[in-house]
Amino acid sequence: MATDAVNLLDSIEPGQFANDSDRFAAKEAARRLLARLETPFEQVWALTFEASGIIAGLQLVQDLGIWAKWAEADAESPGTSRTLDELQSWGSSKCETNLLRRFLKQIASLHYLEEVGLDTWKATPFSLALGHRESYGADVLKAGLDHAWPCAINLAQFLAKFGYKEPLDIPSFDNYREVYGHDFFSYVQQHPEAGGSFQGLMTAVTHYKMIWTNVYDTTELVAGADLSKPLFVDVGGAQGLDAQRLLDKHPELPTDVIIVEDLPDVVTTHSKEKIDPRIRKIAHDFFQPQPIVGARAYFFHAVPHDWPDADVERMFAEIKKVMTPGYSKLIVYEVVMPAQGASALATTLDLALMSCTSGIERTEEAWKKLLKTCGFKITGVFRHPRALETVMEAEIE
Ligand SMILES: C[S@@+](CC[C@H](N)C(=O)[O-])C[C@H]1O[C@@H](n2cnc3c(N)ncnc32)[C@H](O)[C@@H]1O
Repeated sequence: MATDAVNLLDSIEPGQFANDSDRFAAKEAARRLLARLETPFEQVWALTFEASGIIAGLQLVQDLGIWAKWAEADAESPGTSRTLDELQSWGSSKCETNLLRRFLKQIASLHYLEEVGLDTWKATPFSLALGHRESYGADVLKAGLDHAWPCAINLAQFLAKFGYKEPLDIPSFDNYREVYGHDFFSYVQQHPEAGGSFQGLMTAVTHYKMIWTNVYDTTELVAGADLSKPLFVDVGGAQGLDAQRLLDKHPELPTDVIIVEDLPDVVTTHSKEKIDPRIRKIAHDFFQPQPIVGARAYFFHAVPHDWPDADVERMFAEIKKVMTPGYSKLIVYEVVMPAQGASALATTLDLALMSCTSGIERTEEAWKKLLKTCGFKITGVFRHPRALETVMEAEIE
C-alpha cells in the first residue's frame, strides 16, 4: 500500500493537467496532504531551519552568478547534468569546493535541484527560473531577504511592544521603521538595491496574477471616452504592465492618452519592462495634487493596500479634485478579503503588508466604508472565479 501510494504520488507531473486551475487545485491538495502526513516536528523544522538554510543557499548561488550561467548552458544543451567542478568554475568569485557542495546538497535534498550522481546535479524549472532575468525569480528571493524576512523576524516583538494593536498608523508605529529607521517607501527611494528588488517582486507578482482586463470589460470605458483628453491614469503603476494590458485590448488607442505615474526612482532607475511608446510615464507623488485633470479613469492596482485608511483618504482626495463628475471613474483592482476561506496568497500578502508597510488587504465592507468616507459611490464590483483580486468601479457621489 505504502509503495503504491508513493509510486502514484511520484508519477504525477504538471503536464498531465488540462489547465492551470487543475494544476493549482492539485498543488493545493498536495499541500493539504503534506499537512496531514508531516509530524509536528517535521512541520516546524521545515518552516524554520529548512527554510532559512535554503534561502541562504539559493542567494549564495545567485550571488556567484551560477544560476544565470546554468540557465544559459541549459538553453544550449537542455537537461544536461553538471558536476560540482563545472558549477564551481562558473562562479564569478572563487568559492571553496566544499562550501558550494554543502549548499547544493541541501538545495537538492529539498528537490529544487535534482541530484543525479555523486556531486552531480540537473537543473529544475525552479532553478532555471532563478537564472532567467525575465522570470524575476531572483528579485523575489532578494526581496524576501531585503524586506520580508527581517520584518517578519521583528514583527511579533514589535506588536507586543505596541500592545497588540493593528499597525494602521505609520507615523505612530510601523514595523519597517522599527527595523530600518524609515517607513518602507521612504527607505526604498533612498536605497536603490532594496527598491530594485521590490520592483522586481511587484513585476513577478503582477505577471502571476490575472490580467485586470480579463476581470473588467473595458469596452464601455473606452467607447464612452473623449480621446482628446487623457483616458487612463495608472496611479502607482510601477512598470506600466496594466497600462500595456489596456493597450493590448484596444490597440487602436492614440499616443499620450494612457499615463503611468509612479515615484521618480521607479520611473527612471527601475524602469525595465518594455512597454508601448504611446504610454507616457511620469514621476508623480500621489499625495501631491494630481497633474492629469479630467481623465476617463484613474486606476489603482495594489496601491491602497499598502496604506492605512487615513493615507488612502489623502490619496483619493487628490484624485477626486480632478475627476469630472458623471464622466470620470475611479477603478481599484485589489484583493477583497473574504470573511472565510481566504487563499494562502491573499492572507500572506495581507501579513506582508502589515509587516512591511502598515498596509492591509480590506474586506468588501471595509472597502465600501472607505470609499463612502472618501466621497465615492461604488458603481460596479467585478470578479473572476480564478482571479485573486476584484475590480471595484466608483464615481463621485
Ligand atoms: C504594490 S506596488 C503596485 C504597483 C502596480 N500598480 C502593480 O500592481 O504592479 C505600489 C506602487 O506604488 C508606488 N508608490 C508608493 N508610494 C507612492 C507615492 N507616494 N506616489 C506614487 N507612487 C507611489 C510604488 O513605487 C509602487 O510601484
